Formats: sequence, C-alpha cells, structure tokens
Amino acid sequence: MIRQAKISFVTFLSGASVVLLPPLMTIIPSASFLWQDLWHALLMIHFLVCNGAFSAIYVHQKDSYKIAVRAGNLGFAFGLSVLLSFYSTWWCHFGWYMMALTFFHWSEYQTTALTNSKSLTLESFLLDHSREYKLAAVASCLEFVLENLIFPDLKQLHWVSGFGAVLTIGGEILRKLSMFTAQTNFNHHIQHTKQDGHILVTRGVYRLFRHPSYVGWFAWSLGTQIMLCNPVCLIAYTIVSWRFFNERIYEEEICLLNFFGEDYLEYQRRVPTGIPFIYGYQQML
Ligand SMILES: C[S@@+](CC[C@H](N)C(=O)[O-])C[C@H]1O[C@@H](n2cnc3c(N)ncnc32)[C@H](O)[C@@H]1O
Repeated sequence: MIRQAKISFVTFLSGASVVLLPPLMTIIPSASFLWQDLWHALLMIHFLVCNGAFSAIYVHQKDSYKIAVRAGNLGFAFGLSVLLSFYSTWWCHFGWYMMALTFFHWSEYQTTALTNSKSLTLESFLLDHSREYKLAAVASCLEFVLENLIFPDLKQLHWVSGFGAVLTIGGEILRKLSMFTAQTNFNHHIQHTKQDGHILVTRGVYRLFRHPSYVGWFAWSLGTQIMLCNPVCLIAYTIVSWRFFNERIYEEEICLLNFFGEDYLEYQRRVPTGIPFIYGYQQML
C-alpha cells in the first residue's frame, strides 16, 4: 500500500474511533472503569496525529499533514454521524446522511490511492468539487432542518429513508467497483489526450453500463435526498445531476471515440450509458 493510502486509512480510523470507542466501552461493564482514560489518550493521539505532530514529524513532507487533516477530520465527523444516528430520533436520518457524505469523500481518496496512485492529489478527496456542489450540500441541510421544524412527521418516514439508504449504499458500491475495475484508466478529470497504457475497459461493471461510476454517483446523490425525505432537493438534485452527467458523458465520449475509434463505437452499440435518457455522443455516419 502506498504511503498516502496508509496515512489516510490510519487517520480516518483514528478520527472515527476517538468518537466511537467511549460509548462502545460503556457496553462492556468490566471495561467501563478504563474507558475515560483510554478515551482521553485516544483523543490526544488523534489530534496529535491529525492536526499537529504530523507536520513536525513530516516537516519535509507537507502533503502527509494535509492528507492527515482531511482524512482525520472526515473520520471524526463520520464517528459523530454514527453517534447521531444511534442516539437521536429526530436527527437519525441526518446522521445517516452525514455518514454517507463523509465516507464518500474519504473513500474517493482512498480508492484513488489504491487504484491509480499516479493521479492522486489532495483534490482526490473531491472536497473542493465545485461551488454548485457545496451549495447543493448546504441546501439539503437547510431543507432538512426547516422541514424538521415545520413538518416533523415528514422526517419520520422510516421506510422512505430506508429505501434511500439502500440506493445510497448501492450507488457507493457501484462507483467504487467501477474505480477498482478501471484502475489506472479511471481519472477524476476527463482526459483529452490519450495517455500511454490507457486501454478501453469493457469488463465487470462496464459490461452493464458505459458509465457505471456516474450511474453510481447519480444513484448516491438521489439516495441521500430520499434518505433525508427532502422532496424539494430530490427534484432539484435529479434535474441538476442529470444535466451535469449528460454534458459530461457527451464530452467524455468525444474523447473516447478519438482514442479508441471503431472499438468504442461497437461498445456504444452494445452497452447503454446507464443513466435514463442519456445517450452520449452519437457519431453521424
Ligand atoms: C471519472 S472517470 C469516469 C469513467 C466512466 N465514465 C464511468 O462512469 O465509470 C473519467 C475517465 O475515464 C475514462 N474512461 C471512461 N470510460 C472508459 C472506458 N470504458 N475505458 C477506459 N477509460 C474510460 C475517460 O477517458 C476519462 O478520462
């Protein structure tokens, strides 16, 4: 495993365990006298590792510190979200949402580190995705909070949230399966020139859809809004994500046709894009 993958893995785990271990320790009666001291020790280690000492130890490797801060704090937020979903009735589904969000961003980095380390940068966390993406996240939190105040019963439709959770988890799995299948051929940025060793991937999940990672992300983003029982954001996310993927797939397929010619045309004939009513770039013959 490469160094960045190890740092991101250890610090995410440390962030999550610092929050989750204390309540877990109280479940084991014989361990309860120990938990406070252990928790304090863990808390200190976590903040040293993620937010301070890393920079001193790796003073010549500033990127290690930056990875640790991001992964560690995502882990910390993930742990808090798990607690929220277990301990709160009214905020339970918001806890699920935060779990999905923090895990998604951490796992994008971790999977890129494991499958295509050459393309790995801090951007691989996708935390600075775009202004629209951040606005969408803020809007979904606002809608949840407002509706929780005005129509609290709407947020207690457990079967709707359960369906959203299944969609979110399914989308996440499909996206990561795509990254593991495509390996170095997968890149967070559309490639406009063909790199050495770039081959056309048509196996595994690419047998089902031409754009499985986008199908996964699309399902994930709609799943999060269903999970939150957010009707307004669900409609807005469907329209905005559909338009985003429609444009992106069109642009990506022009490049893929340039790279792989007849092989890609034949692939297009056999396999659908995977997102309803998106057909990609259709070359006129
Ligand atoms: C973010 S990845 C998305 C891949 C694919 N659209 C998907 O949804 O799984 C974008 C990069 O993948 C590459 N790519 C897309 N489909 C590919 C395929 N079937 N085989 C190899 N590379 C592909 C493109 O060249 C682009 O640079």
